[in-house]
Amino acid sequence: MAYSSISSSSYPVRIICSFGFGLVGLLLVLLLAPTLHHQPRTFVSAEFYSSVDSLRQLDGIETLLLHSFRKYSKGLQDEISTLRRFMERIKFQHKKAQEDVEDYLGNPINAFTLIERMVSEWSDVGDLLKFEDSYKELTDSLTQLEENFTLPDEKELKGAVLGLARLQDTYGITTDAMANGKGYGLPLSWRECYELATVFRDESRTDLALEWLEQAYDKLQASKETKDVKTYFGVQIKETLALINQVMGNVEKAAQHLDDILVDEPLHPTKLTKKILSRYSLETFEPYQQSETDRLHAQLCRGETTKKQNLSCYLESSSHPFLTLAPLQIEPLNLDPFIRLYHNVLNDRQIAELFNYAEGKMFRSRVLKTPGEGEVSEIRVCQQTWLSRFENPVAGMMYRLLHLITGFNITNVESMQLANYGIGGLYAPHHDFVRNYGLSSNLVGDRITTSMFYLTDVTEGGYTIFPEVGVFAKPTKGSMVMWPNLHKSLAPDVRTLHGGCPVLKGSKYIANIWSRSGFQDVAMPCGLVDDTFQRIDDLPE
Ligand SMILES: O=C(O)CCC(=O)C(=O)O
Ligand SMILES: [Fe+2]
Repeated sequence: MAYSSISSSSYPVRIICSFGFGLVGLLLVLLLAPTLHHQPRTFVSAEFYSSVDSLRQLDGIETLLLHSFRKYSKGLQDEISTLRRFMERIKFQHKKAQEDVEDYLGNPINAFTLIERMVSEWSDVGDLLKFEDSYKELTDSLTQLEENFTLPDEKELKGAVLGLARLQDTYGITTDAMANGKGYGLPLSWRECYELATVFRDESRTDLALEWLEQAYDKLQASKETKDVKTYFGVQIKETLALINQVMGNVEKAAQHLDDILVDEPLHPTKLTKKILSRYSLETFEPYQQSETDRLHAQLCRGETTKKQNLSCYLESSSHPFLTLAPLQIEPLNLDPFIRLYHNVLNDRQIAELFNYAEGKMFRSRVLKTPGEGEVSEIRVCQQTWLSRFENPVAGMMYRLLHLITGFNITNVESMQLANYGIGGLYAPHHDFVRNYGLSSNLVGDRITTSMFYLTDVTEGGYTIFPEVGVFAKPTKGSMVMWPNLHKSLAPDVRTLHGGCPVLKGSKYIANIWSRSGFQDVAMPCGLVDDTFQRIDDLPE
């Protein structure tokens, strides 16, 4: 077989790229308007995988692609029918001619039709079938689409794949379950498994790369692909399997994969690869191993508490007269530091209003790298926007609620941060205090408390975990989790380490409000108390 005849870039997944995307302006407006209109929330974003809402936008784009290709394929089918009819007609004439060629051609009508076909019909067959027209219409559409939208690229694909790896690692989802739709979405195609494996190989996750390659190979063999495609990609998969096994020190397995190739393709250059591999011992690669810390985080993310607590829920109405009518429903999670959940503090209408506000304003979250300077990082994969309490009545109400609960002076409180997590989106364990990193606002002091409102129920995953104290909070729409980040002396409290676990199913929305420590004397009747037993140089950087 000619190996050069199928390049991976000419095969289905890549086909779309080679066309160049686009959509005729009018078609775009006509099609996109209804598609997007039905979306409850559409966030304009140059990145898709970090938020569920921007993925919805991508889904709209895929609907357009489907429409264009359906039209193209309908056009092709019509043209193929025309071609078939044309061939049938000629076949019939030929059959007649075969019976007695002399007699057939002796008939001037038959002679004319033959000449006519030669001069006109056959030479016009391209025009007649208009293959080019449908193809041109399709490529025009795709070019328009590309001009009007930012589409995902390889970097995005990598982000989404690494998100899946986080889900596998955190929730112990086997490659078999994920690849074959056992509980997690639809079964994946051989090509998708192969794409996943390629990213894992490039990211040194050889353990996952091997498992996904095995899946890709089995699915490819069981697929309806042509024999050529099966052989070509089968060889590629086997070669990759061999190389990875070799670097992992599994020399015999590597040789076995190469032998498998030679069964189907005895002349394949793999013979040479085998010789080379047997002669050189490659430097072996340390396989990936989950660290003890990651194991503890994953355990909490799965809802396995590491600390036995005997805490009960209670109602609180004494801190403000308003609460007599609507007492706070408090669920303590940990006493020192005091981490607690306030249930039912926001209703659906208020939450819908926050979503309305956020529409079109979300951007990829960053983490602080140097004082005042943020960077995009895989430790925080989500999108966010800011909302001031003066901009929106619901935000104003949330700040008043905060004042009511904590007694804090809300003039020294940051703007609210709305955040949304997408596929495997997470915020790895971190502290909210910022110390010498400083914050780019004119508020005073460090982040004394975090008040985090859950704006959605997350179907699976997305817990907020506190690994130092061994507890977690499950996101529940309308509730708020609150904790102090500082000791009573205002020194950072390292025990408040916390993180947002990867979302396994559903969408996770939160709203954060950080109160700052300056001007909070009224809320701290005992003043500053030295309850810190840690040395300042023990604090994390
Ligand atoms: O998403 C979560 O549960 C935690 C988010 C968080 O810690 C933050 O935004 O600072
Ligand atoms: Fe945080």
